[in-house]
Amino acid sequence: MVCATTVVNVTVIATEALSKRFPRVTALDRLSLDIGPGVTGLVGANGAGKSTMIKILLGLSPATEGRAAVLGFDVATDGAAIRESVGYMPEHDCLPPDVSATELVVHMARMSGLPPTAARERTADTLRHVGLYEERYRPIGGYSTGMKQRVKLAQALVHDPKLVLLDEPTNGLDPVGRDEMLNLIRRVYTEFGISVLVTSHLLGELERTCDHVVVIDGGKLLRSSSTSDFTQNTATLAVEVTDTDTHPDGTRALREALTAAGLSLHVGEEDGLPGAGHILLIEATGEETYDVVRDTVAELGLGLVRMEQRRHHIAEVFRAKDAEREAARDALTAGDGQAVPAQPGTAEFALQKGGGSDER
Ligand SMILES: Nc1ncnc2c1ncn2[C@@H]1O[C@H](COP(=O)(O)OP(=O)(O)OP(=O)(O)O)[C@@H](O)[C@H]1O
Repeated sequence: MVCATTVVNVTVIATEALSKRFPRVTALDRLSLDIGPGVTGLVGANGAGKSTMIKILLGLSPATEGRAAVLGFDVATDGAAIRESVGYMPEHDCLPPDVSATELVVHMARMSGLPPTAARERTADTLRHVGLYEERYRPIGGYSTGMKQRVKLAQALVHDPKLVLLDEPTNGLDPVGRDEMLNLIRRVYTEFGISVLVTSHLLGELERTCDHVVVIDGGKLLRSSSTSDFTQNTATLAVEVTDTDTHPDGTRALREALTAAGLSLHVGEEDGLPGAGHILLIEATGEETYDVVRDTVAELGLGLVRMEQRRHHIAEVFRAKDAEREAARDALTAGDGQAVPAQPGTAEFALQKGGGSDER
């Protein structure tokens, strides 16, 4: 395999007003996207349309309207060519329990057209890459969820595709397993130059793994941009201090002193950072804000645990959308005073159900 980390400005996936309508639901609604090489996250609540999108991109399910191309191939006419150059890791558990990882992955390599010797060699390499080399001759039925996810990843990679589509690869994994899988996914691109489209309903994990993030909600595009654009710096300083004998509530003492010094601030309960509630969020008006904070902390004799420029989180895209919905609902219910509950499949519903709780 070739190491290729240089980003070349070519389109890997392009969609134009792509729609998929089922009798009772519109799964994708006029989605237009342009995705280049690298690791791209497709994030959305359950039912947002992620799996539907993947099936269309593989040429397995026809779009109702619009167009899509993968690696320059039209999904409507070149499905076979797409599947030769693309690997696919399905979301559901689809592994036969009675065969070993080696047997399954060799079989998939042969199905992809590799001759027997190359299929065996590539299988050994790929299973080593995903960390399953020692267990490769054991029946899959005895594997843990994490090992099964790795087998699914290995069979998607074995024919050395140019792109892999990974549908919820961290499903069912504990936090350690999730971190390992996300590192593996990152290495698929950085070490082997294989672009990745990875779906998830967990915002935080995509923020850490992807170069580019596409957010969809109810089949509609909310936003598509580089991860750094999502998480750009804000004009807010996050400050955390220790308590002391003189100031048993150091955060409160600092808040009072900074307010008296004329700074604008609030406690960061909503921030989601470790220790939130002990973090002061301060409007930074310039370099002098840092000096005022540093001097005030020193005068009070508190220990400075952190002082950092706060970054946006991808979840804020959802919150902004939910605020819009809230406003629309308020307008609708102004007459009868009845609140309308969040609807399944919306960002608001996902976050209420803990869809954003894994954000770090
Ligand atoms: N074959 C189908 N027939 C009817 N409706 C479907 C079909 N496949 C998907 N849907 C509906 O389309 C919407 C999008 O489903 P999809 O599976 O693409 O969502 P998703 O974002 O992948 O969510 P999940 O992570 O829960 O799978 C859902 O409302 C789903 O019920």
